[in-house]
Amino acid sequence: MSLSLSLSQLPSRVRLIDVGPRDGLQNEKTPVPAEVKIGLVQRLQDAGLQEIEVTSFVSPKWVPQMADNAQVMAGIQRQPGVHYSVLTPNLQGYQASLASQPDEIVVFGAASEAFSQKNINCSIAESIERFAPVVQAALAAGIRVRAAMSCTVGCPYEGDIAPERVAYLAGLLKQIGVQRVDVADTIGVGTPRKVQAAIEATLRHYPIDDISGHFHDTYGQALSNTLAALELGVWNFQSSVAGLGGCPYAKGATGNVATEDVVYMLHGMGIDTGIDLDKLIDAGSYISDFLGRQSHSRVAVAMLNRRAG
Ligand SMILES: CC(C)(COP(=O)([O-])OP(=O)([O-])OC[C@H]1O[C@@H](n2cnc3c(N)ncnc32)[C@H](O)[C@@H]1OP(=O)([O-])[O-])[C@@H](O)C(=O)NCCC(=O)NCCSC(=O)C[C@@](C)(O)CC(=O)[O-]
Repeated sequence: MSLSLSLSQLPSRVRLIDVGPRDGLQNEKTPVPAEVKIGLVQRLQDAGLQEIEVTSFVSPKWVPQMADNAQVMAGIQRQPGVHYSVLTPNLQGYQASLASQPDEIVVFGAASEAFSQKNINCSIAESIERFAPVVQAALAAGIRVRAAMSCTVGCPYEGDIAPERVAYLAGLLKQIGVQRVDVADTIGVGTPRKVQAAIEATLRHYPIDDISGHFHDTYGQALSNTLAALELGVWNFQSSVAGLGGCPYAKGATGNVATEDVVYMLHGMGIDTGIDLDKLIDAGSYISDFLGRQSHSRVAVAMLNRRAG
């Protein structure tokens, strides 16, 4: 197949879910005040993000940075057309989230047994038992349900993860009624063909429209993996403004691919995102300034240098 033919088959539009306020900030050592998180959500929606993962209703002993979940959800100024999601690992978290009226809840499992134990303190089979009543309750309440599948390519404790294990998890999630799934490369070890294999495994149970890519950039592969996923027809991706983040239970893993970098690549390829890159860069500067460090987005750094120059 010629390159021009394969590019012409890429999706013409991509939907990005910015996970910066949740995945991005959950691992920060110093507390980030609720009003700063609220300010970040505001700037992301002003930039045109239509889906924002705001916070998680998890144990504050496990992830102290998300202890202000209800306060953040209460403080955001909701904009019509924007969907706000939250992580809920169990019924306790789901029930706690209800007052915040999330548009979507996210259960989070792993293709790796060891990661499941470290992250949510139970086996994969037990996690499905915990998720099932959450999914049932959310669907009955008219709340959308997504699942994150961690370690679909590699695991910090088990090493390489075979696509069959991704297919197994995706099948279990489908059985309990989860509507769409994220194929996550939690520690960023994936390369294009491996990520494609994980997506193909997921395709055994979910259609392409219900699969999103969630690629951490630890090894600098996330944009290549995004392109590899696009080649398969994936058009939903998670990314994190300023490349914030990392999972507290995946030591050494850095943030998600920076939203700015994904938007720059997509716009350069003529793929629409509905996002204003300049405003997105301002959102990234806002949180990077608060954290007192340079953005991890190469595009943001380059464009800010150009603005200054
Ligand atoms: C899942 C649990 C709660 C199990 O934790 P557990 O200790 O097994 O839970 P438990 O049911 O035995 O309860 C123990 C205590 O936790 C409390 N508890 C129980 N549930 C909740 C809740 N929902 N909210 C608040 N508190 C809760 C419960 O009330 C009790 O409190 P105590 O009586 O000791 O005072 C725990 O392991 C946990 O909170 N884990 C969080 C892990 C996490 O947030 N990880 C990061 C998100 S995942 C991620 O980043 C990856 C992703 C999604 O981005 C994709 C990727 O890149 O891979």
